[in-house]
Amino acid sequence: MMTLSGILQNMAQAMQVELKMGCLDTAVMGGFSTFIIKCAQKACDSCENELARHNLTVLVPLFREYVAKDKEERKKMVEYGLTVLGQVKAAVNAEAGGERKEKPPVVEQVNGRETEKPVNDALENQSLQYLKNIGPKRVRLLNKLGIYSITDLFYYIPRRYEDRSQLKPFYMLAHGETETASGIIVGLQEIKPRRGLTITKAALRDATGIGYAVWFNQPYVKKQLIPGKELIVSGKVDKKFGQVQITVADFEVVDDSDNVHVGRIVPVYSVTEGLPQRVFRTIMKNLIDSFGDRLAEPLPDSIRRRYDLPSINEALRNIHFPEDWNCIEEARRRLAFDELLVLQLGLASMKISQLRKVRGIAHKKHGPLMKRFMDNLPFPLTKAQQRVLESIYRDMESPKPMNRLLQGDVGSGKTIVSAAALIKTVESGYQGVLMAPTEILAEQHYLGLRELFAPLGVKVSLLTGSISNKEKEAVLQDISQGRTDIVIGTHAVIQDEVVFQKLGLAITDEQHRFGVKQRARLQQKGHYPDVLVMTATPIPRTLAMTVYGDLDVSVIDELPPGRQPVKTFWVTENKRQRMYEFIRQQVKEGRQAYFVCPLVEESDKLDVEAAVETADRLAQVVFPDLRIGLLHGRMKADEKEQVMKAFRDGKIDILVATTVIEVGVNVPNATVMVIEDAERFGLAQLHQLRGRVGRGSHQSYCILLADPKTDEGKARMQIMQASTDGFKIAEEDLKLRGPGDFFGTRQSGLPDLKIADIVRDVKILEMARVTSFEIIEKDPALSLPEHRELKKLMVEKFKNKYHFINIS
Ligand SMILES: Nc1ncnc2c1ncn2[C@@H]1O[C@H](COP(=O)(O)OP(=O)(O)OP(=O)(O)O)[C@@H](O)[C@H]1O
Repeated sequence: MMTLSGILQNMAQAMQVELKMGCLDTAVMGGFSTFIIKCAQKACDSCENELARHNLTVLVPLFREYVAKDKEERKKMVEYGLTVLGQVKAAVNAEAGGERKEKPPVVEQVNGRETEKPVNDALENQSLQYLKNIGPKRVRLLNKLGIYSITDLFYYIPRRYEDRSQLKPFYMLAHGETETASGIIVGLQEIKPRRGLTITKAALRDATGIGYAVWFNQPYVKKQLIPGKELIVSGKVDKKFGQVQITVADFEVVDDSDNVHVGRIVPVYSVTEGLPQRVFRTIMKNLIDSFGDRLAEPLPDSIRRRYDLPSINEALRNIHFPEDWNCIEEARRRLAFDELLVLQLGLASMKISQLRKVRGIAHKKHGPLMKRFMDNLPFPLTKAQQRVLESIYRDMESPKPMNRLLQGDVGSGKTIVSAAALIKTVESGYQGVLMAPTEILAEQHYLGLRELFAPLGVKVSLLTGSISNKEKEAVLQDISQGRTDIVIGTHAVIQDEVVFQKLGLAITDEQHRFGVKQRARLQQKGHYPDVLVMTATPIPRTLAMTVYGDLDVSVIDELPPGRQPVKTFWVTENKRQRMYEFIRQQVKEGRQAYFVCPLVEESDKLDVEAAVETADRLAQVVFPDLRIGLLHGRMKADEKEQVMKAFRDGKIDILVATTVIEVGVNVPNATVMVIEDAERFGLAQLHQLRGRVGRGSHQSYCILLADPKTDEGKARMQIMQASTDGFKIAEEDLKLRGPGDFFGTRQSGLPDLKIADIVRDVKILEMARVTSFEIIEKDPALSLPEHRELKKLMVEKFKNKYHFINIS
């Protein structure tokens, strides 16, 4: 077998031949580079010196690219290769002679100059196989966990930790608990009480006596259990007849090196079959020991100092092998900051580049149409509505495209704000579009806005999936020829066949029901129209910052005057009769009620059945004397509209409905909202449903019929009783359910967060947001050397996501 120095010698010779010959022809070049690569890989296998090995790995990608380059560049590559090889040889020789004084530098060539090379540059695309203990089989298993590179491995964060740092004497171990103890191996026994069962048992002695460690069906551990050596074991304790026995979950034979599996706080990873915890942990320990102090620092010093964050090397070391619990928290804080910063940087740079690049529509200052619209309003605007509108007008008058999120709690009066913005676009000679998530809501907006706009001569059209083909044809014609000023509709408005003559403003209501993609499609119906996104579901600030980081945010934080907070009662089944009496009383006083049926998860059909049944029962048994209506998603559009109209006109006393009424429905005379089996709904949804009442000046009530079995269910009912503040409720919801569920199955189109938790890490998120804007303002292309690593992380994170959120 060829020795390491022989391999290196061969490599050097090959390179020198190449240099001498100037440039070999193409056929030879392929073989030449393959030879160098093979040598480098072979040398890696037999090279003990970590740094020399690392330098060798630099040569592999270099020679992979070799063939593709021109003559001059190839020459430079070979010269550079020889330098690297020189470093490798020096390192190997120094080690062999036992006189190594200092680590050979890890080299890279930047613009023809050699510089100290941070490890993650050279290793990030490097095969995992170069690490100790990893062969092709383990590479495949690591790939299964989403680990493809050494960087991925560094950032594979433990799922949890176990404290195995407290070594107790045997006599203090508690029966039934998982504990850690240590002792000298004084005896070893293998027992086979029956076929298929092998028990390995080691007797351990500590200062207080003897304890036993047992392993079931792991005969191979025997080899490591050498009498006389100290062993640390961790596992479940059994105390019987004064004898202590530990069923070993993890163990370590103590030698001079650091403990990995016991005697410390140990990391526990999500692993996969074939790659046990111990093996994974050992791989990680080797990685950290070999390269854990040489990762390039992505954060500029000034930022690190400002927020008192540990270095990346320290953070990664501590997140995997912490000395104590405090350093885990510190490390997590640092890594969460990086993750959120990269996310915010991506969003900020998109936003800024969009603003710089694009010239949108500069709407005109107010004219007579706006004045007439304002004069005709049925009520004065609240201060919050005025403030929000000023921001919207400012954005619309500027040639930069508006990209604004309008948040307002249920019933806060967003519709009128959108109406004013639509009037502004019409007055400037453009068309406007408002996209709503449901037909009922689209129709309601259509009716409401038509009433406001008709006296002003502004033409409004409705476009939903269920209008007849003939009608649709006419509406499409009106839109494309500019006869219609405002289009209101469902997602039908983003179909290809809808062509605007001159779209100036695109509004989406209830954004979270649409994906980011739909928002983008709506915007593409014009040439950089202004965009307003309205959301009634209160989105906690933290989440809005993350999900809508590329939008400006306005909040209507005031309800119209005269509103009384909805009184909410959580009642159980035994109060049902009293509840019916209460509803009857309200109806007698001229009010109306909603009755929302239990949510039958995953089944629209069962949902409908439940509603039909409830309506029948109420009409025939409970309130035969009252007028009961029924509304559900499977009814035809015109049937739905008839029912809504009847309810709006006061011709129905009690409207039984599925959750189709959840968003936006506005009937101010309705004062009671009954929600059956309320525990099945999420908090945000309950708040939305409750928002259907309390929209007029009468005192309104929300009755939650629920018998929750879980603590979480009970907590939700209590929160609903205690608060009517949508933002507070949404924060609580996020805490209870976690952000994953907040958007349900809908994709937000943003990169996943692996370390940060946007509920827990609000403060870090804010820090990251401020910092990201500072960085982007100073260095929009992230081209300064201090931002080099950050840029790489950002590009990596957003690489497959750009098309989702880049709405330009
Ligand atoms: N400034 C105001 N003064 C009095 N009433 C108002 C004012 N603004 C809006 N309203 C009325 O308040 C009710 C709720 O308004 P709107 O439907 O716009 O709420 P919203 O913000 O869209 O709420 P949701 O998201 O729950 O549908 C409507 O009846 C509307 O006419």
